[in-house]
Amino acid sequence: MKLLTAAQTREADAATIREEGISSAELMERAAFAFVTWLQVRLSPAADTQVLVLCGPGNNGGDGLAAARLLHQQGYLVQVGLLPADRHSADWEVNRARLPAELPVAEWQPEHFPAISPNTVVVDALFGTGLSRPLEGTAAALVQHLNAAQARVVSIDVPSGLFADAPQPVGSAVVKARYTVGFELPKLALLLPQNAEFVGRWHVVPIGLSPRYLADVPASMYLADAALLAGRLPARATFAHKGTFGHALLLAGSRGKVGAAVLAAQACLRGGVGLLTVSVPAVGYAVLQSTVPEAMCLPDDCKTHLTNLPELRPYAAVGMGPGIDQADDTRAVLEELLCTAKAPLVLDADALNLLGANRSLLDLLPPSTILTPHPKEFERLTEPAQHDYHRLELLRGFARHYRCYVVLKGAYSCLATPDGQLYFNTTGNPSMATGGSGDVLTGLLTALRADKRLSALDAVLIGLYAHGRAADIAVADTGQAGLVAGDLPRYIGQALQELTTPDSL
Ligand SMILES: NC(=O)C1=CN([C@@H]2O[C@H](COP(=O)(O)OP(=O)(O)OC[C@H]3O[C@@H](n4cnc5c(N)ncnc54)[C@H](OP(=O)(O)O)[C@@H]3O)[C@@H](O)[C@H]2O)[C@H](O)CC1
Ligand SMILES: [K+]
Repeated sequence: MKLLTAAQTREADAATIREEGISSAELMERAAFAFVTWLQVRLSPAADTQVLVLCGPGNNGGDGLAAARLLHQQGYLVQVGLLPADRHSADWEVNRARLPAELPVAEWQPEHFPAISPNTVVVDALFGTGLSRPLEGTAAALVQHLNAAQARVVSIDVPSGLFADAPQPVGSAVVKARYTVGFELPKLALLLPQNAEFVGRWHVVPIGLSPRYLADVPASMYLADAALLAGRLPARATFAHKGTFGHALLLAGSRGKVGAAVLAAQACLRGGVGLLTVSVPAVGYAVLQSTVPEAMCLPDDCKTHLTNLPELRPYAAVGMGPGIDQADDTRAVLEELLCTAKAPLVLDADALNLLGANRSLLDLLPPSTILTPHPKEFERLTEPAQHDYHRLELLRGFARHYRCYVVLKGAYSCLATPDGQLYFNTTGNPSMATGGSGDVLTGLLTALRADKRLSALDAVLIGLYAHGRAADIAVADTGQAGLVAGDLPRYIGQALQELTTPDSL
């Protein structure tokens, strides 16, 4: 699914209206109906629920007015509060005129905003994608009044005061919603950590925007959801053998962090690799052989950390980083790997920290290498980001410059590709914020890179999706607090199966 800018969303509206020969008010009615349908499923029975709809002067306010009418028709106790304004959009006027006379409507003056009971459900329809500057004056005061009320707020399209696809100055007035319900496609703002306190949980409801426009519009940002990835993992052929799926090498572990090697190895095997060899410091040999018997193990000469790069010829992909620490001889192993590897590489954790501490190594990165930093690791590779949008630009620039695939890990992990596209992963949950889940990702990505049937892009997207999906499936058994990284590998196969090409004509 593409992510559109606010300007492209307006074009999508216009294309839909043109192609279907409908009026803009009809499209607004569709949007309001979709919103109300979503809301009704979550509201208590009509008689018990007070709904306050706060409407701004544009089409977001128009959506609110239409939603107020529809909720009133369903029997909810609805009131409308209008933000004073000099002018209103045409469809706002249409929907203002359609409000039934018995539905209470008041213009909310800044001198005495009415109290908002915490029991009220507030529909925030003050501003949407047409926000052109940060809120101030009466609008900002109303947002602050609303946020102080601690009512349950559902924002239409975007929390009012939040730009849909650009940063707003720190401290701007923005509605803090419990839910945000957008139309057709999510806006970038909903995916960024800095906006989490405003967006709450978000949902997107379909309103039938022009399929032709959505297919043709150029985009550089995508949601990597099941629809985008379904069927992209080829099914296994009847006569496939272990050579078909590649032989992977993992360079992992150091004294006290052999577990990282174990987790990466388990995930690599569950990711479907044909053969796996793990190079660990001598201290990890017995541990690895006994916990992951399916893997071959190459013990390093050194007891505590990696000091030797194995002969690379047998391997279809190499992963390095989990638990390796940052000793100087390990840095030398990394440097030799970068200089000599012909197979695709996956670099994580201390391999990234070594790159950050020795930036000249970055110029040795083979094209299409996969790097999986979390924001702190990424900062060590680049510079501190001023905000999330800046971080995304740094990410895009880094991936372009080094011709690499870079995954910024977190909620909605973002992959930047060498040609400057951004893909936001849609799976996963907060249970993954636990030590070792990154090691699992490294192992899984190394397995998928060893599979020659997959492009680099598909390998990363499938790996990210399956990693998060494994956690989504696992929490049903473990609960969020109870999940440990070691639980994830055993759900990877199930997650991958969901993306496998169906066996049909
Ligand atoms: N496909 C869809 O997503 C659909 C979306 N719909 C809804 O339409 C809005 C976008 O509507 P639009 O009228 O473009 O914009 P807004 O309602 O957000 O606001 C525009 C008005 O607000 C004024 N404005 C802007 N910023 C400020 C500010 N900081 N302070 C005060 N006033 C402000 C603006 O005035 P200008 O001076 O900037 O001209 C406008 O008067 C979208 O979000 C959806 O909710 C459709 O209903 C259908 C499909
Ligand atoms: K809004």
